[in-house]
Amino acid sequence: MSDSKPAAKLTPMMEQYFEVKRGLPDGTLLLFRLGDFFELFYEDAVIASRLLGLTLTKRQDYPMAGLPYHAADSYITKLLAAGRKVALCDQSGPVQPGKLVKRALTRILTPGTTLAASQLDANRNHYLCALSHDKRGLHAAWLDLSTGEFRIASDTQIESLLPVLTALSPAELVLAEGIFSKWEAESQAHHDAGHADLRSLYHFCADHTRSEIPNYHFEPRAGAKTVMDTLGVLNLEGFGISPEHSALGPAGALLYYATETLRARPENLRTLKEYRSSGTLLLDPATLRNLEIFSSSRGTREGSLLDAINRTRSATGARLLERWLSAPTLELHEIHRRQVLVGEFAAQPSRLSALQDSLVQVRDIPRILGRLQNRLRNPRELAGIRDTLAQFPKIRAVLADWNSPSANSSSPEPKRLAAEYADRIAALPDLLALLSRALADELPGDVADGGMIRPGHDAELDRLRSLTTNNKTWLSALETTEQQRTGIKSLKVKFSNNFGYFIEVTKANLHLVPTDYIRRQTTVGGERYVTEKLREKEKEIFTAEERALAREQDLFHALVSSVLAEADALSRTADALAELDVLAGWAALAREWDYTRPTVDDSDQLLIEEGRHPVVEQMLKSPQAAASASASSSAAFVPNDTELCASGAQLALITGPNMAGKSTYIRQVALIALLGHIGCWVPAKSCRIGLIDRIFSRVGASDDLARGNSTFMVEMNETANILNNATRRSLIILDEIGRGTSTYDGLSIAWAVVEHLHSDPQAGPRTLFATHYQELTQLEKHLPRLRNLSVTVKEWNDEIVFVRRVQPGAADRSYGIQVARLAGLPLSVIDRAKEILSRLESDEAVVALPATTSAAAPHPAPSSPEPKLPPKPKKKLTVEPIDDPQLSLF
Ligand SMILES: Nc1ncnc2c1ncn2[C@@H]1O[C@H](COP(=O)(O)OP(=O)(O)OP(=O)(O)O)[C@@H](O)[C@H]1O
Repeated sequence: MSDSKPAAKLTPMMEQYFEVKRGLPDGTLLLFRLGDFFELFYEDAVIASRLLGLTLTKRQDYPMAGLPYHAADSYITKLLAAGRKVALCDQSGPVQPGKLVKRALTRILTPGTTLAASQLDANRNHYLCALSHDKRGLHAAWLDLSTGEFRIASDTQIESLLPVLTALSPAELVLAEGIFSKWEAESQAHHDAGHADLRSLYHFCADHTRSEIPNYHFEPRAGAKTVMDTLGVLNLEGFGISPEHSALGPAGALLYYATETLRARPENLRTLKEYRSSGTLLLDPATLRNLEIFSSSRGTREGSLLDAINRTRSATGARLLERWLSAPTLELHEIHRRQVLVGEFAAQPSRLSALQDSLVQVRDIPRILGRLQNRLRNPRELAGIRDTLAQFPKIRAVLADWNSPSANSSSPEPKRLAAEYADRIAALPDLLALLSRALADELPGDVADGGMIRPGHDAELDRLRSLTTNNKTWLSALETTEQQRTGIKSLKVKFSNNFGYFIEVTKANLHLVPTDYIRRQTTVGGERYVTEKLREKEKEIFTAEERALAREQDLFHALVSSVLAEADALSRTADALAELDVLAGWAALAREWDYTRPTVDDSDQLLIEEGRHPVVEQMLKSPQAAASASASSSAAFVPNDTELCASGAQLALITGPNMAGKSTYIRQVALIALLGHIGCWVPAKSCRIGLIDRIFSRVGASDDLARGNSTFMVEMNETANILNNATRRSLIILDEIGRGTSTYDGLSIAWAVVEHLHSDPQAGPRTLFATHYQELTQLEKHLPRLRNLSVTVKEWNDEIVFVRRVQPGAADRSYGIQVARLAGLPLSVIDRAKEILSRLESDEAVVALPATTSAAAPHPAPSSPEPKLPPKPKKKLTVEPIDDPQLSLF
């Protein structure tokens, strides 16, 4: 069934429907307002009934499905979550009997442009992102319409821009028509390393909801003009952006798309900022995933780094934390500023908790403003502004207080950064007074319902309301008066939506009805009447109600204007509060988990004394972990030291038994380094971090079968990316490189990777390399910047006890069989494995098959009943330096 207009003659209403439908982008579901319902027709009805479980009905001969107007929000949320676009066509004129109601398209909701609170995760940013790619590189613009944050970026290297875009996790991408298929075709046609960037770009797009618009909307000059018009500026110099910036193309496309969907220009955009990859620590997509930065490997927030360091009390704070974590800064000044604030907050715990208690009361100002500015006006949100404003004086006071002596010190305190924040919190007492005076205690969810203005705020409104009240009093008195006048005891004055007010008389009393009663309707039990006076009063009531509602709506819009007049001050305050929230949260975290302030500088060091894994440490202390901990296992996290230096101890090779803690250790180093760059304190006794440009990781086995990549292929892709892009300023963590293939191939690859990372004679990326290939430990003697580390275990009666201590030197063996026993492998298998191992370790070249196995074997190999052992690499591998700078394997 297509949505094209059917041949049969249409009703005027359906003509109206098709007129709107024709103007919509393909695939948009049209919700068409009919009275108390939004209706969907034709194909839309079929799709919506399937996605929402709505009943599919028929109107004439076409399908139709409806959803109640008042519950539309939750249905729309589901449609957006299913990646659908939804157009709302509402009634725009009065409903008059017998006449076609005027209707207009009010907005198109798409996953990236929705503004309603119910359709947004309060704690997450919600980006719409446009991309283009040409010979100058990748160009991107992203916009959170709900808060007004708007950025552009351009980079010659796709790989430098893609990390931040992945971290932003846009809700929707806007692309030029046909470009996605082009990228798809190119990335499928070329499997070589030269096209790796384009393949990543294609995969990134494939993972997100996409919308395509004509290519000409991406034209940079037109884009610059659209941006200037939308921001209301004559040039972009004030934002430090060249009018030739290539990302102005996608920026213009974004604004075009946003305007189309909102059916109006976005009104809450004030600035445009440029993002520069060179100013941030880049975390490529694999690293974000491997280090479980934003979500755990199970896909949940719980278990992620973000969750472990989030102590924010407001949604704006939570979103800022996410932004800081997606683009950790390389500006030392900014890092130090945040660290100092964390220290100041942590030093005064009672003031800290007073500050945090006030922050809980702070509502989501940027999103409320975004909705008010973009015509989504809910009375309850003005109350949100009012309640937030009420917190401002308290917050200012507690911040200003930071300069006065704290409880445990009598000496005058130096000027604190925290106190300077007091001036960034707007006062706005007049606005607070106005909202407190004007808004009713109980507020409706919809302006159309009325009842949002408090009595006493406006004399005219009070007068109109009293008219209604007086007339209603007259009405209730009417029943008694008429009962007395007519002698009909059962006479009632009633109201119905269809007839308005009327007098009801039962059949038995009809003979008592006076002559001035005008009969309106006969019912089963009697008759309904009106009188001239009743009609008059009814009219007065309706007019007064209508006028009161209109007056109230005018007053409400005036309140909105008063709030919007202060939008800049409110936004600036909201920014300051979000920062305070993140930093105060980190101070609380630092106190709770004993974090320390790291020294972040531009050295090439990474020194950590007694470092801990921020997530595992908290998990081990969680009530669930305590409940499941066996008597022998200790719940405390064992801290470990790290010493890396690009020009000194550059490469740490970590060996040790399975389960010993190698992966945990190398991840903890990367996470501590990352925390250092966002300005957070770190879980360690002391720490020094020389700025890092990128963190790379290759850990764990994950496959990508859906995209036709095997586990080994993913591993090698990630390794290739590291080797091609790491610099002397990078940090690399590698976990068991080469594990996904045969022992020799794997060992050879791991070996060559180590050599490559160490190939620069002066310095190389700081690297932690965890491996089970004991052979690699010999490299320490020949590669001057390589250090062997091992994670210790204690052996006791053929059992092992994990000590979790990382110490210098190589591990002697891997205890795999003991760990397998801990994992519950049958004892017979364990015993047999030990037997095979002892053969492998001896000089025997044959392993005897047990009698049962060979006897039971259906087709024993006649010529060779006992398998030959493979040649043992272990004893034959030695490393010998030769003149060649590379090393050889003999
Ligand atoms: N420092 C530590 N303190 C306390 N517990 C730890 C520590 N390090 C690791 N663990 C615990 O030990 C478990 C195993 O650690 P991890 O996965 O790092 O071992 P591994 O050496 O990488 O093992 P494999 O070689 O088998 O991959 C972790 O799940 C963690 O709970």
